[in-house]
Amino acid sequence: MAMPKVREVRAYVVRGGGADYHDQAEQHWIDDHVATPMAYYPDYRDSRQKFGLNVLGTLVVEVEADDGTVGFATTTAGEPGAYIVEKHLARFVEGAPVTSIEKIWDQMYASTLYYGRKGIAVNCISAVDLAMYDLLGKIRQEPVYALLGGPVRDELVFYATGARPDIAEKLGFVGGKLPLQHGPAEGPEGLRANLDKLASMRERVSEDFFLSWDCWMSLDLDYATRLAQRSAEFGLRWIEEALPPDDYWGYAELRRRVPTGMWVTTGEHEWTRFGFRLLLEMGCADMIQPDVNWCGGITELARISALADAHGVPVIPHGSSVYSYHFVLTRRNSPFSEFLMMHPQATEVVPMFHPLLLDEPVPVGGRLRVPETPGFGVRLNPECALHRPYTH
Ligand SMILES: C[C@H](O)[C@H](O)[C@@H](O)[C@@H](O)C(=O)O
Ligand SMILES: [Mg+2]
Repeated sequence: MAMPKVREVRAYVVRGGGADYHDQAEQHWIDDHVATPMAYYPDYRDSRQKFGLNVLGTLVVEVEADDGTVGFATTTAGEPGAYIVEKHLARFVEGAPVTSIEKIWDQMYASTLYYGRKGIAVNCISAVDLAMYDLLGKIRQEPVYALLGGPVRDELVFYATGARPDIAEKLGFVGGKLPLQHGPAEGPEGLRANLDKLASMRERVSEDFFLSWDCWMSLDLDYATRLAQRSAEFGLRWIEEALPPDDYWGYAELRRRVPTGMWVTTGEHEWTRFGFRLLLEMGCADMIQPDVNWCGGITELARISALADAHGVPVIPHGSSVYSYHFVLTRRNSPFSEFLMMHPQATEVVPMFHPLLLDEPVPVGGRLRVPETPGFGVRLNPECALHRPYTH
């Protein structure tokens, strides 16, 4: 039986949460004085939205087959992303068999090399790739994890990222990752405040519950070294994204400097197997954190994961809800997952891409059995008004 072909690709934008999960209303922990590379400038210290962290917004890509089945996925790319999908990428998808995922990926990547390779272009490639997997799963009536070789474990185990690791432990998570709030520009007082926060959380959680820092690219090598060394007394499990993503040399040196047993991790702002090859071969990370909605989709994450496995480096994808759950379920070198606490005070478990997706599963007791629903098993919320800014 000939497989259906893709009839149409459509790109929509939507504001307020969703894949661009930093696009939140006021009074959210995720935008409460988090340290960033822009914190060098005092005007941009108290809010990441002030410097534009949510400027792109959410992109939703739909791929409709000629039998009427519709697959979709989402990423952070907004209107510029909609333009790239409609005006450039759609030509490689429309008319192709729904099974032609590798060839579509290769043409999308090769055709955008002159302006892509990383960033928003590969975010768009990721959304198309994920939408194709959602479509193929729906046509074959299989969950995406079944298309990837099937489960290696019964359920996923999660750590929580958010301002309240003490509450995350009570909710059953195995560890907590704190957003670092003060960078080098805030001097010794900022470093003291960081360490006081860690000490206070250490007091409130049990010894077996790990704590990590998420530094979101905000530090320099000297500060990261001192923060790691001073955090060791509180059993810090890993220091994440301490440096700007292009400072491969700094990451390799930081790994040589941190106390033995503490992980240096990075990767959520890295793209494709080539970027991760550099991270791995330069010895930048003890664990890598690609975001499947950004790094190149499932097709590329599978390549990145195999490369990391050969280096003995675990792959814990950056929080990306169902899009990474279906992958992590099938890979032995992805022993646990991230769950981003998107409740404004990080005190309750709410769906990560709220309100965009219906049927989005969430960890219960820090664990999740991925539903067997076809594709990624989620639906677009009809109450989220989608706008299609471009056509082709
Ligand atoms: C909490 C961090 O500052 C980011 O907002 C977070 O999205 C990302 O870095 C993560 O690892 O979850
Ligand atoms: Mg991070």
